[in-house]
Amino acid sequence: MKDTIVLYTSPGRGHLNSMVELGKLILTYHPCFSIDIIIPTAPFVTSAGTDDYIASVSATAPSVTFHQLPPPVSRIPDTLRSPADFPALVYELGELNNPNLHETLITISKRSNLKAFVIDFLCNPAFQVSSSTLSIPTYYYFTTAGSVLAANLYLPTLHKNTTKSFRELGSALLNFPGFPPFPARDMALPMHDREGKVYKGLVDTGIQMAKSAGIIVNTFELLQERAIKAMLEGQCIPGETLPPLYCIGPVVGRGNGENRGRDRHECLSWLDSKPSRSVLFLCFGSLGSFSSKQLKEMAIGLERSGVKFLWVVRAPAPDSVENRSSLESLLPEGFLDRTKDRGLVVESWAPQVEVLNHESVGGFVTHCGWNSVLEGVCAGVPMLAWPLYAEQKMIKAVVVEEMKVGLAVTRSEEGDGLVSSAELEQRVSELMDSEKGRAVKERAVAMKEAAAAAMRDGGSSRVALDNLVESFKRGRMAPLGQSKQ
Ligand SMILES: O=c1ccn([C@@H]2O[C@H](COP(=O)(O)OP(=O)(O)O[C@H]3O[C@H](CO)[C@@H](O)[C@H](O)[C@H]3O)[C@@H](O)[C@H]2O)c(=O)[nH]1
Repeated sequence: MKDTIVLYTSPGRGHLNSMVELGKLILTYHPCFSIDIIIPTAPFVTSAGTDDYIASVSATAPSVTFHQLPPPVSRIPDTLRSPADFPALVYELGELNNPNLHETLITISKRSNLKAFVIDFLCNPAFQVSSSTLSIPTYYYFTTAGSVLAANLYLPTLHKNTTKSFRELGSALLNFPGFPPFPARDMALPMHDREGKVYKGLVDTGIQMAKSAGIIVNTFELLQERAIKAMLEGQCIPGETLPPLYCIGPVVGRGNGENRGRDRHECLSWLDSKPSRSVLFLCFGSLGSFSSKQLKEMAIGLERSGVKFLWVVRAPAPDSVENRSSLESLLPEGFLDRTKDRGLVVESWAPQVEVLNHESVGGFVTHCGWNSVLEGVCAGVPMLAWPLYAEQKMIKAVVVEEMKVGLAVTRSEEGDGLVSSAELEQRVSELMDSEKGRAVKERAVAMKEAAAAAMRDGGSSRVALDNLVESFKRGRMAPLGQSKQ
């Protein structure tokens, strides 16, 4: 029987991609394992292209097996059916999926030597099944920034030390170890309610991660030195010992074959015709979308800035009355025609990794999903941070203040909270053509080199990966301590 590592991903493309890349990374350097990836059923979540993605991974990586969990036996509450409730739904599903997860783990363990179970940190309820009930060494995979991990580990302490919710704390600054001072109101919205499912879920995640066999985080030492130091020095879980911490990143895709040869995406051919580092790429993750009013402001700002751009536009969210509009009608009249020589608008999805690594791309406007940020770092492309939801305002702070590989757009303080066309125009010009932009660009290139070095033989992330695999092989709780063994 083959030694098997089981990975349990959270719903959503950003999480699935990251987990698949983790599996592929383990297999690249340690092909003795097989990798089983369990995917929860996520009703009401549309994730375009996911089936094709899974099929292409299965075809190219035969040691990876996918298991789609059947729908949960218990009914999902009607209150969680709107996209706005997605974060709470993720936690609810985690609990509802536990019986099926339990069955699946038992089935896998009958036909393979199950050495370790790795859960996405958003699948926290699974810890009860794998660790407490089945006694499988259970690791957490933190798919977002190391600085956010430091904050999450500290959250149970913060919870004990205050009775106020983040909503009540408002503009008060939170002092998470390893994190720049951060206004409470900028914490992810679903975290604002102290009694809410998401807040309670993340407090519990902080508590359980500290009891796990190890925490794997998608970052590298040089990128987030301050946060990693804070965690290793025990500042994040006062009075307790941190389990081994494995900074094995950047774990990012290298793009895939669908964009080679005849099937090459049209936007890549369009980029071929543009000068080196001249194009601004705008893309907002797997879920990011804007109101038609915001889309129009963006279009005006881009047009006035005069830069070349490749813009991935997604129509407003499906629950909005605006979703019936065609893409063209969402943009200012004549915009596509007026900008056709220097701009390309792509609907919904572009091959982001290939685009970022194209010689013509010189800037990246991102929603600050962590995968996107790491992909930008690996391509050495400076960023303009435009956070939308989840922990993205935290990541923006990290990108701008700690990593120093990006600038940020500011929303208007009044009324609609939009990013105005004038603001976008100014920031874009700053990023693409100013002293400030040049400093950020140089830093981005330096971080690209540091990322490559971390992943090379003997680099910090490769050492961490080897230590992690040694711990997997032992197949029992790793001794408490740090990752360098
Ligand atoms: O047109 C597109 C849009 C996205 N992507 C890819 O999709 C992934 C998106 O991941 P990410 O940038 O992390 O965004 P989300 O999908 O929004 O990620 C979720 O998961 C992240 C990791 O936990 C969090 O940081 C985010 O806040 C959360 O929204 C990346 O690999 C992109 O390359 C494309 O290839 N083409």
